[in-house]
Amino acid sequence: MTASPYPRDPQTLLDALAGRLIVSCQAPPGDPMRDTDALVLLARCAHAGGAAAIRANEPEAVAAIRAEVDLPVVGLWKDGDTGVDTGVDTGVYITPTVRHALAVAGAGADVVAADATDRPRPDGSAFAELVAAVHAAGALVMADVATHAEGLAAAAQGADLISTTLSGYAPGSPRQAGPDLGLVASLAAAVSVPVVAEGRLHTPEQAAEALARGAHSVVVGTAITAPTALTRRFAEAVEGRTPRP
Ligand SMILES: CC(=O)N[C@H](C=O)[C@@H](O)[C@H](O)[C@H](O)COP(=O)(O)O
Repeated sequence: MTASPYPRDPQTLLDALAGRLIVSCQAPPGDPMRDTDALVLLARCAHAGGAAAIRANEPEAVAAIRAEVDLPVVGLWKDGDTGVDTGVDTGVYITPTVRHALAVAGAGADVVAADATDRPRPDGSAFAELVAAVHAAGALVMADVATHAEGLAAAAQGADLISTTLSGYAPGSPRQAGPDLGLVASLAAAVSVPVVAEGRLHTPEQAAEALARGAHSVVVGTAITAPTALTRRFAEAVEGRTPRP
């Protein structure tokens, strides 16, 4: 593992993300971009374009990006069926257990992103246990939530940032075509930790609007780093089919 070039002082890291863009460099299983070297290239492009941090999936990609790109890394480990395409609730899959979280921290992530919905975790752990383990490993925790109540609970359990990542992908949250800016605004007004806008931010204008609604930072993935999904949207539109959100 390469040592992080960033001070692990939490406030310094949070300040570096204030009002800034985090680019999610991920690819789903079976996608041609699901290749560590390709993901590193995406992260380098994000850095060159002005991103303040990279969000990356799986310890191998986290470690490679940490080694090659001079930016903080928000790491996660997706394990299990995401249900993103089917809309079926498949349970917790973003950094589902303490073991996954410690592996991501051990790979060099400055921040570990993990599911903080109110669904049961496969190892039976409480979210607060995951937070304590990650803090002991020297990293911060980004709580990926779907609802306002989950955001409040995650803040109370020690999360350092709350992200709207799972709105539209977990029970209790509406699947919208665009970002859940209502959740961003309601959480920003209710918690003292930074709130991150994430999920279906399709345009620069939506990203700027999220900051205006109180977000500390914005995470953009598909609109920047997913050529297969972007091509599919255009192909579906020109073929007269309804593009997926
Ligand atoms: C729901 C889920 O599993 N979200 C994942 C979280 O890491 C990623 O697949 C998303 O790409 C990321 O949240 C950014 O969102 P968007 O690609 O919409 O800009």
